[in-house]
Amino acid sequence: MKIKFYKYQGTGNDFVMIDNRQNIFPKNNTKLIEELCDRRFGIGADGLILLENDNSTDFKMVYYNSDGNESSMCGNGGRCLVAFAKKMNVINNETTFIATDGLHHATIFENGIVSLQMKDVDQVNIQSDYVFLNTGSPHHVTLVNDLEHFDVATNGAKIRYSDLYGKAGSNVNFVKQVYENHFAVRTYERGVEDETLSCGTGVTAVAIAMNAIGKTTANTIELDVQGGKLEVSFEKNNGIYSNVHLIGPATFVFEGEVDF
Ligand SMILES: N[C@@H](CCC[C@H](N)C(=O)O)C(=O)O
Repeated sequence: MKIKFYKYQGTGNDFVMIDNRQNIFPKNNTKLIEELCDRRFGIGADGLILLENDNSTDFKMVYYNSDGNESSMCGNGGRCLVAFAKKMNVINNETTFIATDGLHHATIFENGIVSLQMKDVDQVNIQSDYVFLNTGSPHHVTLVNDLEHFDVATNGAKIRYSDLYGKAGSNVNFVKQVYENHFAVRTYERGVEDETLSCGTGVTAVAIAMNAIGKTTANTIELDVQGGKLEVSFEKNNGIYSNVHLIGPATFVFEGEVDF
């Protein structure tokens, strides 16, 4: 069987996109998804995303990590899927879609930048040496001294597989403050089981965590990731973070056809 795919990336977090509005994709074939995401034997990506029909919104997002398993929300993937939905003529420049963590509104600006509204955050677990919160996916956030030379893969895996997070695990973000409203972030992603060049729910978690522990009073925060720059903005009322937006590029890379 032949299936058409489209490759996208958002600050280096890359995805295989498939238009599954006709229900053609074998969704339970974990091995196939893993193979399509494989960087040597497949197309190569951090994840695979299906664009599906939804009765009450513009479309549905179904997200799989590169290990082949369906997972929770992907912020960069959501932004790329919005760009893909526009390419497929499903939407124009404004959309509302459904993902595993609920409704998302998004806007595509004239320069191609995509702003994606993320879920509200009402629980931020602040510990002495880390912060844990869920921005659609679970995130451990910790400040480190030498981010440039930090071994993200080894230290991220240690925390991801620690007793702290049990079988479900967590994504792990290592952070350095650059200026009052500006942070550098490197992320270990569960389901990829390695450092990725960027993580959208991860930088969203970092922006909120840094505000929650008083490292910044800003509500528009710049984030440098390995694959580029992102921005996160939010409102904070009585400890609840709402109107959270993840803003950055979402770029089409190439398209092709796979035979399986
Ligand atoms: N890259 C994503 C996060 C994808 C989900 C994550 N790997 C998980 O399983 O929790 C993003 O941009 O948010």
